[in-house]
Amino acid sequence: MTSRADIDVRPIDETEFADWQRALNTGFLREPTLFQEILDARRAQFTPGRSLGAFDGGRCVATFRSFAQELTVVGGATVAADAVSNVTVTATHRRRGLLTRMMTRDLAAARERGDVVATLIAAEYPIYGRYGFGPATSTTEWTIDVPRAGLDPRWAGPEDGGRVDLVDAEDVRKLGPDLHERLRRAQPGAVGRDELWWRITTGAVRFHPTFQEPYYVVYRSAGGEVEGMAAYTADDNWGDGKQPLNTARVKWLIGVTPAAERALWRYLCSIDWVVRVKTGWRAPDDLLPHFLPDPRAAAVTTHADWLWVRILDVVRALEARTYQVAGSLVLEVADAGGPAGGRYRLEAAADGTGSCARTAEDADLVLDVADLATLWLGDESAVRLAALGRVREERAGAARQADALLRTSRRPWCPDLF
Ligand SMILES: CC(=O)SCCNC(=O)CCNC(=O)[C@H](O)C(C)(C)COP(=O)(O)OP(=O)(O)OC[C@H]1O[C@@H](n2cnc3c(N)ncnc32)[C@H](O)[C@@H]1OP(=O)(O)O
Repeated sequence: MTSRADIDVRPIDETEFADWQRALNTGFLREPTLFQEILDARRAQFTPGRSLGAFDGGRCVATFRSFAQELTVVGGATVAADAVSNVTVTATHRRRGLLTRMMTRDLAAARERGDVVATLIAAEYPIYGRYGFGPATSTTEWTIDVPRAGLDPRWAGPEDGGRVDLVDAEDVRKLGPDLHERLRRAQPGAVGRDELWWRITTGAVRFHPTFQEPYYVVYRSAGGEVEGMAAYTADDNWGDGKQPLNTARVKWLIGVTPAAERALWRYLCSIDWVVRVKTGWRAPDDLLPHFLPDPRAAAVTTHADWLWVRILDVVRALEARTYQVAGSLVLEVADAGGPAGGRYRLEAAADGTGSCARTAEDADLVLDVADLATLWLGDESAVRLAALGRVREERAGAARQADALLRTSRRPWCPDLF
């Protein structure tokens, strides 16, 4: 077997893209065959210097890609994020440190560029904590048992003067980006989408060998403004006794007002033949169940961590967000060999803004950089982490105070998988 030192980890060039893509397919257990149309489409994501590969005897055996991303924080500002994706190590080369080599290289470059955080969606929970990432948002998927929802089987359209219309892929590409921009600027945990995202989701470019064209539906308010949009597919399932048993699967649903969300969910639950709606990955505190007369009809089928964050610059991360109450806290952050270690004083002013600086004062709370990421967007409680032994109080009551400062009335949510 090749020694570790002989395996070259480096940025790929464009001529190596096909080999890299084949390794990516293999690592993600997808068909290794490369279809020219898909390869050409995926080339659009190639950024020189940020697609890394590991090569053994001229064959690509590991892949890693990062790209520039904007992440919305509490209060609506955005920070520059190093988004990590396409991480694979071929089974023949696993557990020999290749991921560690690629990650170390990428995070050093991100720090050098001045990115505030790195982000990713973890395939498996145990992989990324060792690199300082912590789960910062969660997601929930519900399955709605439509006949139990208690909705009136007659007309189910909006009663607020708004309307719901089916539209085509081209309308989605035209109307979707502005709508999503409204959503993500107000939603802590959300990330930016580029034009390619809209082309992929509407099948204008093929990223996978199969693509089932969804139905697209738009909600407009009484004033005619586009406030919501959803994409869904349906299967063709009939039971005994000539009973329709169809399931609608929501690919994505964006609503910038509760009225839009309500109208879209009610529409999805009123399509004839559909007895089950799979909601896709939603915010853990989504309003959805309560749009149904019987919220128990929406049963949680998945609840899990979603966006993982690695804080690279504690001062800028804590200054970017806003705070619920005024107060101050000294945090001792452990980051073995990483850039974020040290003691910091966070001062939150009455207007919600925060300032942060390194300090030599006594610490109130001691925690790992991964746990700071878990608290940063307000999704987790410092009191809970203290009970788990992951946060240590050096001053009695500091964890409760951290919760008062950091937690938010609505939970952060990242609607995207990247
Ligand atoms: C953002 C994304 O793209 S998420 C997608 C991640 N990719 C996948 O899940 C595809 C399938 N899995 C893989 O390709 C690989 O197993 C990877 C990328 C997860 C790990 O790559 P490897 O090169 O094996 O990791 P590496 O050898 O650097 O491991 C570093 C440490 O993490 C541990 N580790 C790595 N993967 C896992 C895992 N899946 N579960 C538990 N521990 C893990 C290793 O045991 C090692 O621990 P140690 O330092 O205590 O010995």
